[in-house]
This record gives sequence, C-alpha cells and structure tokens, in this order.
Amino acid sequence: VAMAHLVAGLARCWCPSPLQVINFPVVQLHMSLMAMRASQKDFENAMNQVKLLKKDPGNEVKLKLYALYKQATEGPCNTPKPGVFDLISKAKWDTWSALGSLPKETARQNYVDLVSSLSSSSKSSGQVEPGADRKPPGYETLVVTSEDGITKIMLNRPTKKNAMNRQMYHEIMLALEAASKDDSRITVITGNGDYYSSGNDLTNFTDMASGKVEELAKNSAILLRNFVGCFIDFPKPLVAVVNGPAVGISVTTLGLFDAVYSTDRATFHTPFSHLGQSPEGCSSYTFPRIMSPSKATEMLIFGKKLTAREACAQGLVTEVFPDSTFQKEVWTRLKAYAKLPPNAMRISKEVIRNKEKEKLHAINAEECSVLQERWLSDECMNAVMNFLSRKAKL
Ligand SMILES: CCCC/C=C/CC(=O)SCCNC(=O)CCNC(=O)[C@H](O)C(C)(C)COP(=O)(O)OP(=O)(O)OC[C@H]1O[C@@H](n2cnc3c(N)ncnc32)[C@H](O)[C@@H]1OP(=O)(O)O
Repeated sequence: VAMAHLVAGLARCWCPSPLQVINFPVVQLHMSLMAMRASQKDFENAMNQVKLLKKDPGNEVKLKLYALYKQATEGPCNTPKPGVFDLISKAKWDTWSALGSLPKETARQNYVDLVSSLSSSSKSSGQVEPGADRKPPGYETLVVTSEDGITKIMLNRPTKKNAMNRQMYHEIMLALEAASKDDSRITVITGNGDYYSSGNDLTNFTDMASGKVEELAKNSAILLRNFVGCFIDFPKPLVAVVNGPAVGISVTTLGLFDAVYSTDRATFHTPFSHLGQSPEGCSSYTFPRIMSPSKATEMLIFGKKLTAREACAQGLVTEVFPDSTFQKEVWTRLKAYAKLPPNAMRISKEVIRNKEKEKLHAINAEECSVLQERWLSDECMNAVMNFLSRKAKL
C-alpha cells in the first residue's frame, strides 16, 4: 500500500510535463549556481538535455537524477529524515542519503553519464544533426536485461576481454544502483565472450604518463572506492556467473558476492605484484577469511593463478560446472532461486552481511589510498608500459 501511494505521489509530482523534476525550485537555484562556473559546463549541458527528453524516464530514474543533483551541488545528505508518511520526501531523502559520502565531482560525473545514457535511448528533439553518429541506446559497455526475477548485468567489451575502462566502472555502478531498486530478486554479473573480465583496463593508466599524475591517481582512487562501495552496499543477492578467466578487480570483488558459479574453463588471477600494485576490492580482508591466510597470500602477493576447481576448493567459488552445460545449469538454478520470497532473501543477506559493512568500507578506503601511491610508483608505471608496448602479458 505504501508503495502504491509512493508511486502515485511521484507520478502526481513529477510526471505531467516532460520531466517536471527539473522544475524543482531547489534545482533551478542550483542551475543558476552551476551556470556561474565554467568548469561545470558538462553538468549544465546535462541539465538542459534533461529538458529535451521526450520519453519520461520513470520515477526511479528521476529520483536518481534528483539525488545526484543534490549530492553534486550540496554534498552528502544531512537534512533530517522526513516522516514515514511523507512518502515522496522520504523517497527523495532515501535516494540522496544512499549516495553516502560520494564526492561532489563523482556525483556530477554520474549525473552527466546518466543523462547521456537517457538521451541516447530517448531521442531528444532537434538535437541530433542529420547524419551524425548516434550512440546505441542504453549502456555502452554493458548489456543489462531483466527477466524471470533476475537482472543480468553483462560486461560487454569482448574484444578487450571485458577489461574495465572508466566508462564501464561508471556504468556498473549505475546498473547496480538501478538493479537494487527494480523489482528483480537476484542480480547477476557475467561477461560476454570468452572472458569474464581481464580486470582493470590498463589504458586507464595511459594518462598517468602525461602530466597531472597525482590528480589522476587521486581520481582513480575515488572511482575505485565508489565502485567497490557499491558492491559492499548492494542489498539483494548478488551472483557472479563466471563464464571464463577472471583477472584483477574482477576476481577480488568476488569476495563481496553472495554466490559465485564458474565454468571449469575459468581461472582466477590477481597479479598485483607483477603490476607493481596492491590488493583491492576488500580482498586484503575477505580473501584470508574465505580461504586460508597462506593461500590468500599466494594469490594476492605472489599472483598464483587458480583453476576454477582450486578456487572452489578454497571457497572463493561456490560451484564449478562443465563448460558445455554451464549456462544451462546455472540459469536453471538461478531461475528457481528467483522464485524464493524476495524479502526473506534480502533480510537474510542483511543479517549475514551488515555486521561487516562498516569494516569493509574502512578496508576499501585503506586499500584505495595505498593503491593511489602505488599507481605513482616506477614499478607500476613500468608494468603498464610493458603491457601497452606488448612486451608483457600475464
Ligand atoms: C581505476 C580503478 C583501478 C582498479 C585496479 C584494478 C587492478 C587490476 O584489475 S589488475 C589486472 C589488470 N589486468 C591485466 O593486467 C590483464 C592484461 N591483459 C593480458 O595480460 C592479456 O590481454 C590476457 C591474458 C588477459 C589475454 O591475453 P590474450 O592473448 O588471450 O588476448 P589479447 O590479445 O592480449 O587481448 C585482446 C585485446 O584485449 C586487450 N586487453 C585485454 N586485457 C586488457 C586490459 N586489462 N587492459 C587493456 N587492454 C586489454 C588487449 O590489449 C587486446 O587488444 P588489441 O586487440 O587492441 O591488441
């Protein structure tokens, strides 16, 4: 009943004309503040783009836009929580508050990214020049689908072994945020092609070689911290369907999933020392607890590559399937799990995970700050340059 009121309330408040959300007085105030600062030009353009959207993006997205707006302009939510019966204000407060300590610049970037993904899926009037390249609708680096109670987030850069570039980090965060609020019961991350993911896209570091390295390292640490934070806070059962080899951050974050199903063709590899880097994804904490401390050390310090069966024996992988029947068996199982009562699953996850959340956020912050220094080291720069000049592969 409360949800029905909320939906009706949001519809009354935000749906009538194209995107009434931008008519909020507070937002208009922020628009004029934004206009005063040239460095926020993209943000301002995005605000204008929102007005031109023909298709209503729905209440969930409008709430997200509102929250990112507030975060980008005012910072973390510190206003008193509205009463339970003030459903609309509470929904807005909850969405803003859920952004936690997301930095203003990241919120601004996420706002711009979100508007850009909306613009490409909803043709804006008179804005696209004839013959100009049009972006495919929706995400650029992911394919996100939702059916049978399961939202599937598929990493989609198969020709790059699903290496995670900055765009992909942002899109995964957006997709997780949307999945946490949609009506699916389980969320799955998987890869398109023969790899699950080859980890961080090493070209993310190419800019490091050209000036302002400290700033780039700092921004990368912020991006990584927010990215991993989304996994720590994800409220529904999160399942990895590991369709092939996994490297680096795509392995470390597995410790934050609720189940990991793997093809027997997959391998699990965290070559941080080879790359002059150090563990992330909370693996410095989760891995010694999931597997024995010395096995974790072998992976995280010495870069030992595990087969799927070894990873399963160590507890990192829940179950391994023959590659020939992998997809069929895993999806049959997941569809059955998705029929379980959603609130029970969500609450059970809360009971299992909540005790650790604060600790995990602290570990994440520490790992990112250590990495920020590592990325500036000769060891790291040389390793990246060797890969990019094709002198080194894993
Ligand atoms: C900002 C947040 C930072 C978070 C930090 C996270 C840490 C990590 O994730 S560390 C792990 C980083 N990953 C790697 O070091 C993997 C590097 N890749 C490889 O060693 C090999 O590509 C491979 C063993 C994964 C696959 O080898 P294979 O011979 O089968 O295929 P390739 O021809 O090498 O790859 C095809 C194509 O894809 C490009 N590519 C693959 N992985 C990456 C990557 N991680 N970054 C950038 N590009 C990658 C590769 O260059 C090829 O591209 P071209 O076809 O254009 O040459």
